[in-house]
Amino acid sequence: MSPVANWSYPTAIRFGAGRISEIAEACAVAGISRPLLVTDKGLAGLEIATRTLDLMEAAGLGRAMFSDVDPNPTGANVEAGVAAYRAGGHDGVIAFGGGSGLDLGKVVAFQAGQTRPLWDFEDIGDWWTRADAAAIAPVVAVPTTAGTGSEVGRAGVITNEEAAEKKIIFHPKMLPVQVICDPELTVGMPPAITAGTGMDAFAHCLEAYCSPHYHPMSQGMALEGMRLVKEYLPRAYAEGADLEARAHMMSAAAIGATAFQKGLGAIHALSHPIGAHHHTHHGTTNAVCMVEVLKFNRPATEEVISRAAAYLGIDGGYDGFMAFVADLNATLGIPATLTALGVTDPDLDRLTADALRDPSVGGNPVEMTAENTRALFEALM
Ligand SMILES: NC(=O)c1ccc[n+]([C@@H]2O[C@H](COP(=O)([O-])OP(=O)(O)OC[C@H]3O[C@@H](n4cnc5c(N)ncnc54)[C@H](O)[C@@H]3O)[C@@H](O)[C@H]2O)c1
Ligand SMILES: [Fe+2]
Repeated sequence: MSPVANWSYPTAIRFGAGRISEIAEACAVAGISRPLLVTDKGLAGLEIATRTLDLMEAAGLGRAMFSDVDPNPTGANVEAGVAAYRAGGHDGVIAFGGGSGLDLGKVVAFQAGQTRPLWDFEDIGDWWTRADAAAIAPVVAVPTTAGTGSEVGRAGVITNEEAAEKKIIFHPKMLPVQVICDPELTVGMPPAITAGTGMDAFAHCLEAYCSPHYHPMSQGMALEGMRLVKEYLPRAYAEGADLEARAHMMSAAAIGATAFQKGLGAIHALSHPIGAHHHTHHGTTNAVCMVEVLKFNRPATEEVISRAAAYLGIDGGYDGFMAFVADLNATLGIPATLTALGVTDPDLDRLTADALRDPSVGGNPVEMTAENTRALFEALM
């Protein structure tokens, strides 16, 4: 039988150092004249955010900002952002930040025009069809980390505080209209965040690459994304001002999120509940889970991973690939276990149940069951 699939990309991306100067042009193309810049608390005080506000003001776009965003943004953050958006009479969002600022900005622009509760749009089934697509406000996305690739994605990850679960809010029209990928904005990222976000990009490429769905374009992109991370993440980590490395990591991030249309897998399924319950950094948690998941998936991925190893110039096939990931984590100062990451006294039954409900489960090449998923968590502690 011939393959069947749904494919959709790309996004318009202005890529290159210094291109944040085109923010007003990007807003004009997106049809935004009264933007609300959405970012997180940490970034709000940094020069890269104030410089962007200055550029907006100089172009007559005002300097409205909403920055009450926690890392791992919550439903309450969305509500507050929507209230600020409506009160300010805005006509679009500049989503500015790492995954947290980008996701919140995208979801605020989405939810500002909806009447249904946010959680109705979780990426399960097709609840999104009930959204008023015409009411989704336009978004200009400006990543300041190089990892999530949320700037080219159609989802936002929002923590439901009541359920203590990370929910993926999805709509095909949640895609930013314009993206500015300016690697200069990532130069000030501290090494630990550089490492964690970079490994998130790697996890997206790896999981997309291993997912069994049919998507040969994604396959090619994921391989090149992994190669870029291998070559440039250690450089960006060691020397934050290395603009060439920063630029290639930005590409790897956008590649990863484009590729994972094909699917994610166990790394993300395990990482989401750990992040929701233990407030660990998403990409760093993925990195910790990676080698155990590679072992777990080996029966179904021996051939594809061996091919990836060859493409990346790694000797030793599957074993070589696993050793490469372990060495890369060590180089980047990423802990080897969840315990070392700070996950203490975990409720493994709860984590297992939550992992099995995560939409990423469906993309894993080996079927995840209550038994083998709990065993994975145990091996990771
Ligand atoms: N939408 C998606 O497809 C997708 C994919 C993966 C992850 N995510 C979500 O993204 C979030 C994580 O995003 P992240 O890993 O980019 O981290 P983040 O956005 O939470 O940022 C981490 C920290 O880095 C700081 N920071 C960001 N850019 C900086 C810069 N240039 N200089 C100095 N400090 C900077 C932030 O202020 C914050 O304190 C999680 O909520 C995760 O679930 C979303
Ligand atoms: Fe991720």
